Amino acid sequence: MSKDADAGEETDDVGVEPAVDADAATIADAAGTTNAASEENASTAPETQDSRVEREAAETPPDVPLQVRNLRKTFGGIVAVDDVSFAVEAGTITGLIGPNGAGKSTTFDCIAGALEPDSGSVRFNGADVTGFRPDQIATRGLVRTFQIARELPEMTVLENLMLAPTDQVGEQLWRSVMPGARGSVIDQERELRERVWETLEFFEIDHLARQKAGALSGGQRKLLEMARALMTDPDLLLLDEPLAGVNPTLEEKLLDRIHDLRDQGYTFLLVEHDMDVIMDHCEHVIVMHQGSLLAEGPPTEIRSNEQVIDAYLGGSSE
Ligand SMILES: Nc1ncnc2c1ncn2[C@@H]1O[C@H](COP(=O)(O)OP(=O)(O)OP(=O)(O)O)[C@@H](O)[C@H]1O
Repeated sequence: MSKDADAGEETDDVGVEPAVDADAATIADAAGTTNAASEENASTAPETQDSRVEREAAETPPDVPLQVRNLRKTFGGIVAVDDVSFAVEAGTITGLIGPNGAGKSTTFDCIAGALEPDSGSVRFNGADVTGFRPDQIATRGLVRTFQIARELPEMTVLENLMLAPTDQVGEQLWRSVMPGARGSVIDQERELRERVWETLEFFEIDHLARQKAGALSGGQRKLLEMARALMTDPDLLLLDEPLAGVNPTLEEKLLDRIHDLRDQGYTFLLVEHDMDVIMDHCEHVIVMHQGSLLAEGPPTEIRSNEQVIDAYLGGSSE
């Protein structure tokens, strides 16, 4: 299940190799400050598709899979997301927080393809995926948990996992299940089954394999949702309030699994209202307020940031 062996190979499908000379690129640069230079180039000479791909690859540090640049989304007169730029570093748990109505869900929707931004861009593993459909984005390895088809309540937990990759199959999984399309259908099914059991055991829900998904508790359903997401072999998971309605025992289990997966090379961006969870479990925190990016940094900095304290305590709900 480890992602380490895959690191750096995920750009194949877009024909983009990670930039080699990206040491100097900071996360902030990745999120936007290189934009001005590239726009300047673009305005002085017409850009071919090849040069655009080359430029985008050069702007994409290999350790920064997700880059959101100057994102804007309005609903009529409401500016839900206003010129937001940030980047998510590979192998991290990054938190996206903000008071109610700050624009977190809209940002998630724009990243995952549920909404098309008015302007700005979303780049994933070196490719511009702005405006792509959710399934196209998921196939590239960026999956939002609730965007995985909800569990099928009349089917067993095992069946739910067997079906997950056929909904939104990840290339890596097909490569492992169908290496060069060799082997019989029986072999392929056996390999898929093995992977399903491995995933069930990892989330410690193997004892529930024969139970109908509809009979699971809220917390067990969250574990199943994560397990289904993992079956699509993502690189980056967007988790929208993964702990909402989860009891403390399962909450601990879910957080442990997220840490295990992070250690294996998976990347997480999560929206979570529980500040203790964000501060204790995220390496990097992005704060939105009234549609804009208010602050970002390590939890210790965010915790003592006056603007952040004001945003939470001064007037805004929550
Ligand atoms: N479909 C929509 N139509 C109109 N306005 C919307 C729509 N979706 C979001 N908004 C508005 O956009 C703003 C940002 O909403 P969003 O749901 O993104 O915030 P949020 O930070 O996720 O909030 P919460 O923490 O309460 O879920 C809010 O003012 C909201 O009312």
